[in-house]
Amino acid sequence: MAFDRLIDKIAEMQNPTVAGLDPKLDYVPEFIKEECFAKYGKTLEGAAAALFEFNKALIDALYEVVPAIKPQAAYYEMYGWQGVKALADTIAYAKSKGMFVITDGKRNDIGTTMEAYAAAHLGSTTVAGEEVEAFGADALTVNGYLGTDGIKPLVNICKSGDKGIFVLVKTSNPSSGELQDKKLDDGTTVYEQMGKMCEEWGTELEGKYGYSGVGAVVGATYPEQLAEMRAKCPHTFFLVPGYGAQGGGANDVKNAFDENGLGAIINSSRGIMCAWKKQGLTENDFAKAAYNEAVRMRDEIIGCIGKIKK
Ligand SMILES: O=c1ccn([C@@H]2O[C@H](COP(=O)(O)O)[C@@H](O)[C@H]2O)c(=O)[nH]1
Repeated sequence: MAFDRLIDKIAEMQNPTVAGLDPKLDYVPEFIKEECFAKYGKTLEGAAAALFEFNKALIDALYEVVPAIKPQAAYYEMYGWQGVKALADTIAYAKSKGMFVITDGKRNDIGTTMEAYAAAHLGSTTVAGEEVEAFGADALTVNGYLGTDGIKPLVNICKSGDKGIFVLVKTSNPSSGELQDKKLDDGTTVYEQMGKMCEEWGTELEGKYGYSGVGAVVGATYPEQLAEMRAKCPHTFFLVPGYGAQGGGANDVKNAFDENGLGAIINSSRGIMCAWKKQGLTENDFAKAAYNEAVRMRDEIIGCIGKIKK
């Protein structure tokens, strides 16, 4: 199971965190942009080259201490196909460094279209009889609100291809409660029901640590709901965004973990990418600052949850 591989890396590094790579051009230091614009012009190609150089430097700084990256597809798509190529190149580079890759795409559609998304991001595409990997991430974020037929194609690929998915359950944004906190007829909330569906979808995918290949996204900005869902979804591995830039801290995320310190991975994107701004460094030292912040985040969380045991 893909999340067994992720858990092994988390335990080996004693670090249950993932670095989000959401590289808006504004975050990329001037010296990288100048170099790329000189080579490719002030074009989408130049912008995408700058994103990739930025990501490469971050990955080089982080791969020995952070087990995973989470590129958010939107920040690549905004730079056209050139940006999407930078996403593919970033995934390949992170994998070459042994990192686990979670593409944050939040895909959702009817079953047949989900088959295409599953092939694109996690599986392979058939070209003239040959199987070719398109993006090749280890896991993908998805929206489960279209129901089982939208999720099944992904579950099938997770089973055959050692991949995982994270289904949106309780998102970190301020208005997530407008729909997700609504009570259903049986008195449970919509997010609780979605968590229950994750447990059901994951039954055929249980890994050696008790967590299935169907994970859930639960935000650090809702610590009570994190604790509630940890108790109600014992086989569902959590991806927890909202730490750092959105205000979540180690105390807010500690309830995402089980008694062995397993069961969750905490994301920080802007907090790591833009760490130099808070460390009194210049943007030229962005990679060093990202490393410092990743280590600080790891130590803060481990300080709260204790040693991770398998
Ligand atoms: O509920 C959710 C689901 C996804 N995200 C994504 O995580 C990162 C958070 O970035 P920060 O800079 O650390 O705030 C970003 O890619 C979001 O799209 C989320 O925040 N909340």
